[in-house]
Amino acid sequence: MTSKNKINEDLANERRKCNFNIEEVTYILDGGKEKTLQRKKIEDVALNGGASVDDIPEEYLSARERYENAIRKSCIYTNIVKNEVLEITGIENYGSPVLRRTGDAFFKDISPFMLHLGMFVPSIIGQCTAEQQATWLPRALDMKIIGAYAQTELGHGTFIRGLETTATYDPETEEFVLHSPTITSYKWWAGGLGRTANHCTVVAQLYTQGKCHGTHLFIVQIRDLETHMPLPGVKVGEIGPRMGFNTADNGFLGFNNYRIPRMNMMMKNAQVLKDGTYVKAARHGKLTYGTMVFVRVTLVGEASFNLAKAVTIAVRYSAVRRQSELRPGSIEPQILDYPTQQHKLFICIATAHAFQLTASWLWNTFTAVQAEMKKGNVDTLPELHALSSCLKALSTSDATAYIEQCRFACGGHGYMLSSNLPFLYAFVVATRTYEGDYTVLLLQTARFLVKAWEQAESGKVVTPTVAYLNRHFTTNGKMIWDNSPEGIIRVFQSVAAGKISLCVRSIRNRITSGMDHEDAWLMTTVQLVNAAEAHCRSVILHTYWNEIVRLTKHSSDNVKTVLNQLVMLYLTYWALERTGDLLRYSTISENDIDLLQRQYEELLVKIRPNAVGLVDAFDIRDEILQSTLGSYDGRVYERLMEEVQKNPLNKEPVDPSFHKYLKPLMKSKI
Ligand SMILES: CCCCC/C=C\C/C=C\C/C=C\C=C\C(=O)SCCNC(=O)CCNC(=O)[C@H](O)C(C)(C)COP(=O)(O)OP(=O)(O)OC[C@H]1O[C@@H](n2cnc3c(N)ncnc32)[C@H](O)[C@@H]1OP(=O)(O)O
Ligand SMILES: Cc1cc2nc3c(=O)[nH]c(=O)nc-3n(C[C@H](O)[C@H](O)[C@H](O)COP(=O)(O)OP(=O)(O)OC[C@H]3O[C@@H](n4cnc5c(N)ncnc54)[C@H](O)[C@@H]3O)c2cc1C
Repeated sequence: MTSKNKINEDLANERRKCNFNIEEVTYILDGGKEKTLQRKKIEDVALNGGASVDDIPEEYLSARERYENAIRKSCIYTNIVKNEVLEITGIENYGSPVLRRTGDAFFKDISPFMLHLGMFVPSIIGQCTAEQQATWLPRALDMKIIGAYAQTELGHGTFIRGLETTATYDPETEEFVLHSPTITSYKWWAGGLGRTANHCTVVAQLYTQGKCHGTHLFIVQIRDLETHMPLPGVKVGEIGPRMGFNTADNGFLGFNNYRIPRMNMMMKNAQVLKDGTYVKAARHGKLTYGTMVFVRVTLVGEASFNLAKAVTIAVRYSAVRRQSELRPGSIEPQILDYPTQQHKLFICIATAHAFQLTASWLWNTFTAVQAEMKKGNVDTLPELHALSSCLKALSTSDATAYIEQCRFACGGHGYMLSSNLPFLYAFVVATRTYEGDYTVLLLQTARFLVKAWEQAESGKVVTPTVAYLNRHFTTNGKMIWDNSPEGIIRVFQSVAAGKISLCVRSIRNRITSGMDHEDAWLMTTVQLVNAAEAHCRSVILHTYWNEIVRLTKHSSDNVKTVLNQLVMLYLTYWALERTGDLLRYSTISENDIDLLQRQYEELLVKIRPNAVGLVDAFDIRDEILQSTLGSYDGRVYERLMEEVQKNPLNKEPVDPSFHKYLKPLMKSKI
């Protein structure tokens, strides 16, 4: 073995200690052996060309060079996908999470094509008629047209009904006239819009026959397909440097009475006829928000995957890194041996599992609701909206906090861009805001919860994810504390029910004392966010536990044991995090809390020998991890030194600035 492929001895020892079958866990996380094998096949085909490697790491490039490099790599990757990967997986895998994640090997930051596949194509699939899809979809999938999703404006992101861009129908020419009447009506933020896209989905207020019908979606060509020049009446550009997403050319866009054909309105849910007659969406008023719901659902899996990357890096590094001494003269321990380090990291492993299993469950719920809607039944949409809103909010918020925790766990080296942890953080922290801000989405869930509470109060049976509310009205007093998984979940549901109940009481009291409903709601929003968070926690705990029980039924004993330890760690961690709530809404005692603490510390000890095995089970290839600290071989220090050689500042022994500025300064007199 050369030193280049030698595995770090500490890491090798960790792998010898691991007592469970790693592949078995990988299969569970991927959703089955076949899925793992297909993922590996895709990765082999897509990554074996080594196209991902940049001679100069992208962080050393100027803004222009970075963008051009990102486009170059996006084209290489797209060609590999079109010509090689889809050959074996089929076209239906074009937008699959596996391909999105494999693409991470090509970009530390973001591909400028991400929004094309992430939102432009889904908006065509979800919002266009079959006839419109036949016109647009093949061209979009073949990259003959490249799109963005332009909804947010300079003045409005959250409040979609407040968007100002107008689309006014002209029956004379059978066209819509797009216009940006104010500076705040300029589209702002859309990924891929600034330099890359030649088309985009535009969300605008629809006017026809002198009446406004609210926001609708339109497909708009913004650049010439040959010259890429913006078309007359279109003003488009890049919005400038950001915390992350710097290769995504997020853009601005304005229209000056710009005309598009009538059939460019996405007409699956509402139509404008040739004469200008508006035909209303028959089934549900919010179906035009469907692309956002789809992306929110996929973001739970994204949160899990990016957290899995961060904790893989941090756990492997913590096995390699030795620091301090426990007793005078003793060998320095691996930092992974410190219980405080285990406390930082094992919850991240468990959370990645919890989110991955919840993401799969949510995806199944989403497809079931879609199937119902195809049959004309929209009854399950409110529950899906409430679920996808809170799960998106919590998974992205927790993943952000835990990725930062992984970075802290890597000390100074975690601050290096080459660790990849700062990029992961900058990417994931944005997910807390985009596709619906954290607070705003939890308040959407709260609306649903208050309604469900009122239904349960009046004796009606409520939908499955809030069924615990029915129990709330049949049991008296605090929930009996019970330290079993089911018991902890029941108590978390009681906490949620108790908090929703307090919100309802606050709103009612405020109304009784003279406030109107809007003000009473507004004054209660701090509590409402808190209640929605508690509800969502209970959903995640419940789903994670149920899925582990279901998926490990036929697993080997050691896999069952280690996955059980992790889910117990998760339940215990959150019980300890929320002792205030448990004291308020259950019969838990001081003694029970002491027991929980002990149980938690014992779980850290039990999981410790399998920690590296558990992150290996995420099975994330080095090319995708892109980290000096987290590679499979653990050559941390060698990789940090190799990376230094790529630093353009080290190319010459003396920097030109020495002669230009430093030397004159040194020679000058005070
Ligand atoms: C290929 C793989 C891809 C992987 C993915 C990887 C990466 C991610 C891809 C892209 C990310 C990068 C870019 C991000 C893009 C964006 O950010 S696009 C812009 C997203 N913008 C938002 O999310 C805006 C958030 N705001 C809203 O959603 C709404 O304005 C809000 C819901 C807050 C309020 O809407 P409003 O019309 O004012 O409604 P009300 O609050 O009055 O509610 C009325 C009733 O309607 C119900 N409702 C609201 N939304 C929905 C919905 N989506 N579905 C179903 N029902 C909905 C609401 O609950 C109310 O019902 P009740 O009256 O209470 O019964
Ligand atoms: C990296 C990135 C990529 C993006 N990509 C796209 C894209 O491709 N296409 C696109 O259309 N958009 C995109 N966006 C925009 C994104 O969807 C919005 O920024 C997001 O929905 C939040 O809206 P906002 O910026 O208007 O925030 P605001 O709504 O102004 O929020 C500011 C603060 O006000 C609070 N607030 C707002 N309303 C309420 C309320 N009703 N109750 C209580 N609190 C409230 C929020 O909680 C927040 O704290 C992107 C954003 C980012 C950061």
